[in-house]
Amino acid sequence: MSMIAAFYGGKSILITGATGFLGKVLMEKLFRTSPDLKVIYILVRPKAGQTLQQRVFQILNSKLFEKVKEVCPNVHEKIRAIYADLNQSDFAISKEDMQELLSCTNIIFHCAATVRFDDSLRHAVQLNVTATQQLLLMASQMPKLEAFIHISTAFSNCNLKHIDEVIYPCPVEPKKIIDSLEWLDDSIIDEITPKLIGDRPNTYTYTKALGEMVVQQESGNLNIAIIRPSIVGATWQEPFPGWVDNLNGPSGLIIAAGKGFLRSIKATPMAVADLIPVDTVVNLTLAVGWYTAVHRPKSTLIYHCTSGNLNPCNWGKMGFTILASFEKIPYERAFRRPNADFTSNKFMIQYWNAVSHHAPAIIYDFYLRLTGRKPRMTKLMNRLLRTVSMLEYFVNRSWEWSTDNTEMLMSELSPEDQRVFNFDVRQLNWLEYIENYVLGVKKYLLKEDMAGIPEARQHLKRLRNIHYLFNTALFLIVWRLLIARSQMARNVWFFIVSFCYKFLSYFRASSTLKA
Ligand SMILES: CCCCCCCCCCCCCCCCCCCCCCCCCC(=O)SCCNC(=O)CCNC(=O)[C@H](O)C(C)(C)COP(=O)(O)OP(=O)(O)OC[C@H]1O[C@@H](n2cnc3c(N)ncnc32)[C@H](O)[C@@H]1OP(=O)(O)O
Ligand SMILES: NC(=O)C1=CN([C@@H]2O[C@H](COP(=O)(O)OP(=O)(O)OC[C@H]3O[C@@H](n4cnc5c(N)ncnc54)[C@H](OP(=O)(O)O)[C@@H]3O)[C@@H](O)[C@H]2O)C=CC1
Repeated sequence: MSMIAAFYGGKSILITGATGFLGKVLMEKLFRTSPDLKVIYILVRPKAGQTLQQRVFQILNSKLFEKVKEVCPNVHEKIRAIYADLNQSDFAISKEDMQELLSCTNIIFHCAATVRFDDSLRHAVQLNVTATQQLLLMASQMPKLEAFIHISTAFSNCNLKHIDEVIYPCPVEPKKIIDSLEWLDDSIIDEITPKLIGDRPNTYTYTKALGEMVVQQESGNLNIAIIRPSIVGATWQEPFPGWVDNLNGPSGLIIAAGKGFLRSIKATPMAVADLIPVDTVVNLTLAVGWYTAVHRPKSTLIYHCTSGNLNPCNWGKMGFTILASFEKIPYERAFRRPNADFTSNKFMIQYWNAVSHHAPAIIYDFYLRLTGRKPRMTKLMNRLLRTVSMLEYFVNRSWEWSTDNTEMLMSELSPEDQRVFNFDVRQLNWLEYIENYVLGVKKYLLKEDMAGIPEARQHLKRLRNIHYLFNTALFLIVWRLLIARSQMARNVWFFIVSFCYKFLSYFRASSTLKA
């Protein structure tokens, strides 16, 4: 019997960010392994015209939850969606709901965050710092609370090269930042943002670091742990391989490369690609929840959930494997044949952007205009290149994260728990994982049918022929122009033609002799 699964039995669990990528997998695993848990409270806001109930219904009826329904048929009754907006004071939770949360919650998993790299400092602080502070305040009023697990990111200290499982202070106190954002106007905030974030690349990593400081400062008597995952990718094993449902991290770029939009990225092939499957993060999170509640460590422990030091894979190998997977698993209606490359030279990247990104987009838009349709490729390409530029920071550097606490926890688990809540990334086979990832993106993100693979292959063949035809035509046009304008080109042309003629005459003569 798994001790961790048994621990969650009969518990009331509060999850923030349960509608997000990590939150959904966390809920799924909890229901599947501890179907006798009492209730999962999720803080949800209405979104995209959907009510809370519609959002929950959609999650529970998704492919991800298919296995859950077998082991926990009354899952609908065990999930309680509470209206909440983490941007508002007291999260805009009603008095009755708040009372229930305060009196019943046993464990908190705080996953909600803004993960956008381009968010304004005001919004990122509101969600990643102030909301964390408010949740800690709520937690301090929960008499039955056994553990508070805060999800941070391994990149919260990406300004350092070697990162230990400790909280590093930021120069300006989070409280001072929160206070000053209350009265500063947006234009001033925009002006001071680069100074505040310093050598971090964006407001996301900076505010996640501030969030950790808040956790440390406001922890009081709570049993707290912090988990720092690196780049969270599709599921490795559970509930099935390759599940992913958003464009964050590498997923969006896998689509862009598979559909032939993305042809080159400024990346360092030897830099470590520190990807971590989402189910590994969830297994560690649940193990940490159990350990924190049962063993009550004296101080707040931080757990790095990374792959680089135990089972490294670099961007070169990852990019190559992704491209190779498109041969087996082509995506439908590709714009061009998938063929991308990494380059570290900034002039080459400018060249490839012009030739492989902007030029085809302009030509395609011209074609759309000619055929009476609305041009859209240039806009799409600009958006893609903006996204790529935001991710570049992370594909051109390597970090070393120490994993002592994570390894300690692994050794504390029973063999059964090590199997059911496996977070030993050494067992991960990257080739298999990446292939499943590419397949998962096709199935669950693009929602393409596997039956369409032969047609997708045919389409790629047609694109290859168009590509050859286009290159030949381009070559002939350029050559024709050159011959018309340059004596040297004419001489070269004369030399090639006479060489071919001589070769053909010789070939014909020797075959006549043999006959
Ligand atoms: C040898 C050589 C071989 C060579 C081979 C070469 C081969 C090459 C092969 C290629 C392989 C590639 C490998 C390299 C990978 C590198 C990855 C590095 C990752 C590093 C991550 C670092 C992690 C840090 C870890 C963390 O801790 S953080 C977590 C990660 N955080 C992020 O990853 C957020 C980033 N993103 C944004 O920050 C915003 O996305 C922003 C970018 C500002 C844009 O922003 P914007 O332009 O506004 O665009 P959006 O609005 O966002 O979206 C635009 C459209 O997509 C839609 N859409 C957005 N969302 C979603 C969603 N959910 N679900 C569904 N749809 C969505 C939205 O509806 C909109 O559609 P529409 O409305 O236009 O129709
Ligand atoms: N994905 C990754 O690569 C990594 C993620 N992390 C961390 O993991 C955690 C989860 O990330 P992930 O699941 O990928 O992110 P998602 O963007 O998929 O999910 C974010 C969640 O936060 C919720 N949320 C955001 N704003 C509010 C709000 N104002 N009120 C209520 N809920 C809100 C979202 O709700 P809604 O659905 O309504 O928008 C959603 O459920 C985050 O803390 C992130 O920093 C760490 C490392 C890497």
